Amino acid sequence: MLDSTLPLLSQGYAWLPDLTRKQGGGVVRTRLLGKPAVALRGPAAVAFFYDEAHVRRRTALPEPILSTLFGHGAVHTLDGEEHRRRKALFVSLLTDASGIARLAEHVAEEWERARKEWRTGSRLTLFDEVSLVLTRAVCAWTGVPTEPEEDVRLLARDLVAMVDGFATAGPRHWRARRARARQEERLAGLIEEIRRTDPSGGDTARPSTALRAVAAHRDADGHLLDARTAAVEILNVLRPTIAVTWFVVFGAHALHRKPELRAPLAEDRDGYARAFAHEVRRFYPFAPFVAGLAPQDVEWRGQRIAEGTMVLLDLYGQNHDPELWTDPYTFDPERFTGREPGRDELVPQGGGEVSGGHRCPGEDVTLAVLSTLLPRLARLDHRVPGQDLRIPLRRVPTLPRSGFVIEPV
Ligand code: HEM
Repeated sequence: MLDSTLPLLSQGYAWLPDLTRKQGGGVVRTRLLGKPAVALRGPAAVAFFYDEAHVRRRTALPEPILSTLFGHGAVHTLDGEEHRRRKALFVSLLTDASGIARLAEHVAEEWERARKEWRTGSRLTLFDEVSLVLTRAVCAWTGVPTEPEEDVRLLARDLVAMVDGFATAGPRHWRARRARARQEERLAGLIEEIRRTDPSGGDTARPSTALRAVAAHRDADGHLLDARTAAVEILNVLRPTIAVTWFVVFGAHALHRKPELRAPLAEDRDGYARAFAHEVRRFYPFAPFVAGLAPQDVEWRGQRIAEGTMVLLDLYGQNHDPELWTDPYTFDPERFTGREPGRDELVPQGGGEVSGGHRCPGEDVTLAVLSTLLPRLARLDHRVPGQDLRIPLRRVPTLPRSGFVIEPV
């Protein structure tokens, strides 16, 4: 069987759906990074994939992804009790409704502040503006210093670089490594400072910020995280919050392509912005798939998956599977008006349970940020000048080539 690493790099998001089509669905077999691999999709496959008896994470993620996107020792790489204990930290920080409402307030405030600086007729790149808005907001929310301004701008650029450079071997990748090393060092320093000024290790019954909660967190063995791992985990709150910038820009793209959606989004009645946000997450390409390793011989629908096989869950493919979605390549928020998607149906951020499994704990944050910014964008008087809005599927992660330039009027 041919190794698919090169086709993956050259075809990007189209690689796995193409392979699935060619092999006629079911369990898709290939090789990746020199290992046998299978790819699955569909709600039943999601439940199979998130069962630890079938798929484990430790050692599944290649070093280049750890040194850019997630960080060494990150929650993404843990299994069993160790994972559940670390994950509980993220779940408590990221799914508390009043905490999320506070983040949404910071986001709205920072958007207003930025908007006041946009001059009529000037051209600005929405991607850059939103990444800065979100960096300021998430710093204020997590307790990371918001001064001096140059540090916040550098952090915004570094967080973007970490997301942008994880799936390539070129200069973007090296930029991402440097960005991660720089920010891990800086944040480890902040964690050490918190612990120095509070000899209990930052322990309080209710830590006041996410930064303090991470500083005070004890793993399954009862020890505080070493400062570098703590920095990795605070970055695992900051970086993916900034990653929502990609979805905001995709939302702007959808509005531009379908101007008739602008009025309902601007009004945001009956949860329309949330339905719109779900459709942005379904329709546009972001995380292509998630991966783990079979810890023993397992069986899926009568087919054997040998121990050590890499198991991929095709997120992008599932979100465009014609068996699950009518006209999957049509952008239509009505799919989600008046209903929430099923647990394992819409999977842009993984599937299964949040607490027990590896499902993204940041879906509420993502939806809150999108529901805050997209109606404001729909209400902003602006023009979209001629530019290259193509979204290359070969590039991971991808974006409209221009970064989406707007002209406030
Ligand atoms: C742009 C929006 C986002 C996308 C596309 C996204 C996507 C994902 C995906 C695909 C996973 C892996 C699921 C798996 O391994 O099975 C994940 C995990 C994770 N995400 Fe997100 N995410 C987003 C936003 C967020 C936000 C806003 C946060 C936090 C503020 C966050 C924090 C995490 C963490 C900590 C994990 C690791 C969970 C674990 O391994 O148990 N994500 N995300």
